Order: sequence, then C-alpha cells, then structure tokens
Amino acid sequence: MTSTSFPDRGLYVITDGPRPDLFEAVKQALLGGARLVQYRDKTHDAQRRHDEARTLLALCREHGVPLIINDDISLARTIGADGVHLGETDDGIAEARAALGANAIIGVSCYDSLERAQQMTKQGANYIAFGAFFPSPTKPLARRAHVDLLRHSAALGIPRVAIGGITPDNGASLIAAGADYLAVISAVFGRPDVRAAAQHFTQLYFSDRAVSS
Ligand SMILES: Cc1ncc(COP(=O)(O)OP(=O)(O)O)c(N)n1
Ligand SMILES: Cc1nc(C(=O)O)sc1CCOP(=O)(O)O
Repeated sequence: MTSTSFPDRGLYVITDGPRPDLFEAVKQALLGGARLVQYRDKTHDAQRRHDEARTLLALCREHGVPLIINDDISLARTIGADGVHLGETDDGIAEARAALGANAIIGVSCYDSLERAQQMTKQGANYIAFGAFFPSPTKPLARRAHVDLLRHSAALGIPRVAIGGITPDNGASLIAAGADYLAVISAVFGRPDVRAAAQHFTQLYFSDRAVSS
C-alpha cells in the first residue's frame, strides 16, 4: 500500500450508479493513471452504498489515490473516506469540515459561476469544480460553463476541476486553460477498455499547457 495524498493534478474519475463490475472498472481506471476517484451513486440504498464505498476505499488505498464521496458527508465520515464533493443542494463546507476534519478534501461544484467559486474558496474548499464544458451524456441537462471561466478563476489560487462531456480529444483545451483535474464519467467508464481510456487522459498531462487554446 502507498500513502494517500491530494495530488496536484490529473484524471479524476467518477463512478455513476449500478454496474456489476464496479470494482474491476475502478481498478482499471487506477491502473490507467487516475489520480482521484469519486464514489457517486444516486440509486442504491444506504447499506449497499456503504459497502461499495468501503470496498472502493480499500482499493484506492492500495493505489495511494484519495476516495471522495459525492453528496454524503455522513457516509464519508463513517468509512473514513478522504473527502466529500458537495453541490449547491448539499450541506455546506462548514458542516463537512466539522464532520471530516482539517485534512479532509472538500470539493464544491461551482457550475458556471465565478462568484460562487470566490465564496467557496473563502469558505475553505480544497478544490472547486466548473462545468459542464461540453454536452454530457451522463447529465444532459447540466448547466453549461465557458472555458474562459478556467482562465478567469486562476487568481483564486485553488485547484480547479473541469467536468462535463470531457473526452481525450477536448480535454487538452481545458488543461491549457488552467484545469488541474479533468473529471470524467462516460469517456472512461463507458469505454470497453477502461484502462486504455484512462491512459489517454493521463497522457494529456504530459503535453499540457503547451496546447494552445
Ligand atoms: C468533480 C465534480 N464536479 C461536479 C459534480 C457535480 O456535483 P453536483 O452538482 O452536486 O451534482 P451531482 O453529482 O450530485 O449530480 C461532481 N459530482 N463532481
Ligand atoms: C456529475 C456531473 N456534474 C456535472 C456538472 O456540470 O456539474 S456534469 C456531470 C456528469 C459528467 O459525466 P460525463 O463525463 O459522462 O459527461
């Protein structure tokens, strides 16, 4: 087992609901170079979510990669996950910090809003997420964000995540604009070869910021 620390950039993979091979798929994403994993499941009951999240945490620990829990501070606390991701309808940063402690990774969705990003940064978020940058097969109705938001938010001095319809083809432009992490569901977990798909994203980080935007 390697030690787990918050990486400074890279591929951030997010699970999305039921799949029989969840653990194998996440393992393949980790072998392909994923640097952050988020457990996101809006369908199963609490017991199943607890059991899956615990198994994923053990897997992530083996790879030295943090596991973030979507929406559910209580689940993150119960299993000892590395952090939580919060949206605008979830509990706030203060509640998460009180429950999870000073070292927890608390990420917050900021959608298309620089103002929300400024507020969340002041409140102590560890990363902020913007999106959707492209049409998302997973969340077709997601609010859309413009790539300039990544440029305009650089001065906040906080890691920035880009999400929404990201593929190896369009991801380089987001890295070039300042995205520290690319958060991806379908272009990794929807691919027949999850490991190869993750590797394609990982390779973008070797030639980042040289890409013009
Ligand atoms: C890294 C990351 N960015 C954005 C989201 C979306 O969060 P939210 O707006 O709370 O929507 P749901 O994921 O709950 O549908 C995310 N989960 N992760
Ligand atoms: C969970 C989620 N949140 C979004 C946002 O814009 O806040 S887009 C999204 C889905 C991302 O999945 P895919 O990589 O398949 O597009």
